[in-house]
Amino acid sequence: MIYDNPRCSTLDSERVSIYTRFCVCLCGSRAAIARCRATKQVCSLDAAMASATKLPLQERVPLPRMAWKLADLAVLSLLLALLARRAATLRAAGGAAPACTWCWLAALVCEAWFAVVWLLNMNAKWNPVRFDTHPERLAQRIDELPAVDMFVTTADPKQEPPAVTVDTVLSLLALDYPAGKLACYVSDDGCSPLTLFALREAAEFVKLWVPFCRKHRVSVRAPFVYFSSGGPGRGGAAGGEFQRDWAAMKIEYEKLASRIENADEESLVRHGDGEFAELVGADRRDHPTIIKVLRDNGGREGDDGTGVPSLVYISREKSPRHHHHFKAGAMNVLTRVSAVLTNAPVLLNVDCDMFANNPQAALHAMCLLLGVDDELHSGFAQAPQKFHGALKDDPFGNQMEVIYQKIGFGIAGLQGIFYGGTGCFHRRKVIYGVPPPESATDVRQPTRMRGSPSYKELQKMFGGSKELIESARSIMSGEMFAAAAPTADLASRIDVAKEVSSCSYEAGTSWGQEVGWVYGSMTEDILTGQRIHAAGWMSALLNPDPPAFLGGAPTGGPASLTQYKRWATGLLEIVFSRNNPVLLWIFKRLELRQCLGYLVIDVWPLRAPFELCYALLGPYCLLANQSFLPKASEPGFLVPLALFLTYNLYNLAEYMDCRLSVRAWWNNHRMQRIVSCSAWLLAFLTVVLKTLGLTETVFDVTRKEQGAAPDGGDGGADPGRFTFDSSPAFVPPTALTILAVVALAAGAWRAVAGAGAAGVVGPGAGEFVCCGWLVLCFWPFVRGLAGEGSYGIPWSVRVKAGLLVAAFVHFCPRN
Ligand SMILES: O=c1ccn([C@@H]2O[C@H](COP(=O)(O)OP(=O)(O)O[C@H]3O[C@H](CO)[C@@H](O)[C@H](O)[C@H]3O)[C@@H](O)[C@H]2O)c(=O)[nH]1
Ligand SMILES: [Mn+2]
Repeated sequence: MIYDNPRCSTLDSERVSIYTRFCVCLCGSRAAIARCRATKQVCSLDAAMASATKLPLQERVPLPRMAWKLADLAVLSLLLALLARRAATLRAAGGAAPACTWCWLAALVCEAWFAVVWLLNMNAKWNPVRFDTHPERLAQRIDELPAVDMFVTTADPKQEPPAVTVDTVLSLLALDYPAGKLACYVSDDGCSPLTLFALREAAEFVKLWVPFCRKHRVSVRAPFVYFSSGGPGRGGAAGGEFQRDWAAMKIEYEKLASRIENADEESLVRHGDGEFAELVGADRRDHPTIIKVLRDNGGREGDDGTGVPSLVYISREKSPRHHHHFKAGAMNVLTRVSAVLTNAPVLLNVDCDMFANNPQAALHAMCLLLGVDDELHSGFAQAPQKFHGALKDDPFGNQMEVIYQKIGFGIAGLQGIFYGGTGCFHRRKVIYGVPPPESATDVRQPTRMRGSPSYKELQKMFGGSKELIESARSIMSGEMFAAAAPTADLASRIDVAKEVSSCSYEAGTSWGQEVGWVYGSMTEDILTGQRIHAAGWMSALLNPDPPAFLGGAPTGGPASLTQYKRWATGLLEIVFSRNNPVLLWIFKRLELRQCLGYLVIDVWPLRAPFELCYALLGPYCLLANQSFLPKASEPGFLVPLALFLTYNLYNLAEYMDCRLSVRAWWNNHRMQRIVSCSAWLLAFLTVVLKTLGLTETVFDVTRKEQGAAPDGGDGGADPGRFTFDSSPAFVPPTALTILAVVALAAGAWRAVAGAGAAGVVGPGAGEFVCCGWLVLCFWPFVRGLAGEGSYGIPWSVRVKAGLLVAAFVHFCPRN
């Protein structure tokens, strides 16, 4: 990468020293540098250093999209034409409509809603930008780089195997960044001795792994991924030494993996010299805080850049008398514990299955956080969620590639990309609720946040711990570059760390409101990001090549729908709360277009009732011998026809533009229809019930698989095929499938038998196409009705769906 220009051969002594420090820190040993110098391949870094002070660390590049804007407008005009015609027809018909008036009215309402959704999307995509980052230009500022506290959350050793978490942790510990400035904190809501054991083993293994990665400049530093992606041909300096090191490392890794795999709780109690005793048999919903310092770096870089960052394990206190706020609660404990231990000004957080895929991820992020004249622009730097070993053609529609490339880059051009819960670098002071500099006098900011708060105010915000208040004070007044002084001995602060992680610590403070991750939604990431943007901060999109982080996407029907349901539930909780984006726009500093951008996803669950209603119109008309669309013979028919074609072509073109297949487009299109009437619909009902005080919402953790080829989550042989279980989410789509088939049959019979008043009132081509399209979209359910095992729809679901269809058919008027 940086040693790529053979034209350059001389270095003056000062440059050599900077350059050497940089390489030692980032790339490997002094021997490696000697090699670089011997081969004279040093120029682009050299040149970059010479003018490093002048060159920007990042560039914000607007992306042209003229043709797309025209296409956006074309679809919009067709939508408006459809609405206008419909309104005109309804008016002309007056009270005595020949057609089914309420069908037309319902269609009008739904289509108006679709137009609103289209407008929201247009706004989000209108002005996309890309951020280019230049980490090599940080070379002169290595000593100034801020420390980074890295957070990993895990919650359940069964759904999230410790081996997966360990892989993620190792990839973070081996990042190209000064080791003394990194500390990794793992939160274990599962309070699992197996997770602790795995991390303890990893803390030993990392002593070999980090020097190996630095020495050979390994490209992917999650060992499982690295060793399962081929032989030693990849990612290292050439030569026999590398081959030998690689083979030795692989054996060490396999030993580690088998120790983790074979560990069981009983043997841990027997052999764990008491260390695991606190965890074994502990009730994960009721236990005191457990904190273990697994490695203490002590701020040392180590000789030749081989230092290894600190690693701390935390299982926060739990008690049935307190609400734990799921991941947001865990993040807040991590924030406080790290504050009293290392207090880094930058926080990185990843889910336990999201390994660092680009060893320079942190350096790229620093370009975004530091490379701005005005820190207002870099409240946080978020990498898009991308997936490792993802199934071909995205059969479950959850890889979000197009959403990120179109909406993600688009929003990045407004106030900035949304916080996505993982792969994000935050400034600690932003998390603490500090507003951006120029708004310090803004009346819309809470008084406590303006100027420098007093001790009493800090106590009210951050809680009673003196150490925490002191650390928060230094962060809130500090400059980014001023790295916090490392604590000499982490183990000596354990008592303070335990104090700030107790269940009752947050009572009466601002944690979960104005400070830290915000409570009140299952989708805490969007909610927390909204609060940061509403304070006036902007955010940056971290999109280096190769991608900064990779994680796992759930596979199989049940896991995918569960995840969608949780997101949708959380989003609707946001819409119904005082933190909804419209209120944040009116009363805080959320920009209007950013507010509309947030609405694109916040309204996901609200789309369910409209889409369900529209989907029912086709079958209803076929059964009741009615129509809700113009006849094929009428000129008005051209409008919905053109809209149908243009809209689908537009979407297909987006997939092509992102270099995805036609199949991927179709899979996503139909998954959206399925998700809408299952996960989103259920989320809608759940939140309505919650609002009425009838239920509680819970965070169902997504199952993670280790390895590149997930097995479908249900042990099936065909990982891309839709699987089912008896969850209520499957009832509405099953019912819709059966209904569409029944309606098509009834409509065809009537057409053939010539029953009903031909032509004038009854259904035409439009209604048939709608029903046929529905069957195509729900094809996985048609197969599910014929399938067996996990590929078949369980009988309980079929019976419920059948009853719903019977009721619908029964209440359809017969004409
Ligand atoms: O009580 C809990 C529940 C979850 N988690 C952790 O939260 C993370 C995300 O959970 P996961 O089941 O993987 O959810 P996903 O749907 O894959 O995650 C997306 O959606 C979540 C919001 O719903 C965000 O928090 C995540 O960052 C985002 O990646 C995982 O590391 C969990 O271990 C906890 O720490 N405590
Ligand atoms: Mn996840």
